[in-house]
Amino acid sequence: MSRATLQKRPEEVQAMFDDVAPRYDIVNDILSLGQDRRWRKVVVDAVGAQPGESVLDLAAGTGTSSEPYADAGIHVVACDFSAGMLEVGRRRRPDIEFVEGDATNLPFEDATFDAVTISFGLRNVSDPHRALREMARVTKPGGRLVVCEFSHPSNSVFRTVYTEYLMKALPPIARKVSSNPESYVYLAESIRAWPAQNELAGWINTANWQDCRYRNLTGGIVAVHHAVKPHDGAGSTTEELTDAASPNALPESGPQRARAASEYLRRHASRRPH
Ligand SMILES: C[S@@+](CC[C@H](N)C(=O)[O-])C[C@H]1O[C@@H](n2cnc3c(N)ncnc32)[C@H](O)[C@@H]1O
Repeated sequence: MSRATLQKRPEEVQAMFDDVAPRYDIVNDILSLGQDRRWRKVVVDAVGAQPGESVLDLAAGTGTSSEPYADAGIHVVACDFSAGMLEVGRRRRPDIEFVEGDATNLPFEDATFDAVTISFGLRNVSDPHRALREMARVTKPGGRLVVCEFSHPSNSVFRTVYTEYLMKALPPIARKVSSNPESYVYLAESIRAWPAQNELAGWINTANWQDCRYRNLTGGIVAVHHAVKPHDGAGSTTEELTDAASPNALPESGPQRARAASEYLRRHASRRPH
């Protein structure tokens, strides 16, 4: 049984997902208490794919995150570097195009996709900055990025309870239901070490994306970040960040909050919410 460390060496991450592949989806459902279905729906809405568009679902694993697009008649490419996860995916959904590829060196031409999305994958990539730049490279100018990842609850009491769940309750449950319980120790550690919502938005804005906004789900256990690929190819680091759903992402008080709130209203008056 293999388990990755926080160094996230690609061969260790690959081997770990090869191991968990056969029971990956059922264990996910159990450990997230069924919340993952709701999170996935929010991601699909944020991507907002229209018929005729082409979507890349990166780190797609067994294709669970790709299915809703295929079901809606959207052309989706499910890309992952774990042969084990891809094998389960191809068996489950022979109608979906699965492609073996590394997020840090994508096997696609520039400007191929209208939207790129990655669910619970970026945290596992050895060089997430490079992966974000690669995602921008393969996206058409004006195209969208949606990143769904575990994050940090904004309420301190809830954060403490959740951290206890992650570090103490989750590993024994994983021992009962998973084929590779050690990998769930990695899951807990990698979630704790992952940057908070605003920091991740900063990473995205400096990786050739702009206008990054995020939305907290289940109190911030998960965050969904949305950004746009600029038409001139330049990223933006100047956008003030706002959260489409939760006022928790705004500064607590003062002129900064007022400015952020008016910026939020301006954006939402002119844009489709995600
Ligand atoms: C937790 S699974 C998520 C699968 C799917 N997106 C979902 O929502 O269920 C993470 C996936 O990321 C993949 N992954 C990690 N690093 C990768 C990389 N550098 N390139 C491609 N896939 C990667 C793993 O193989 C694994 O299938």
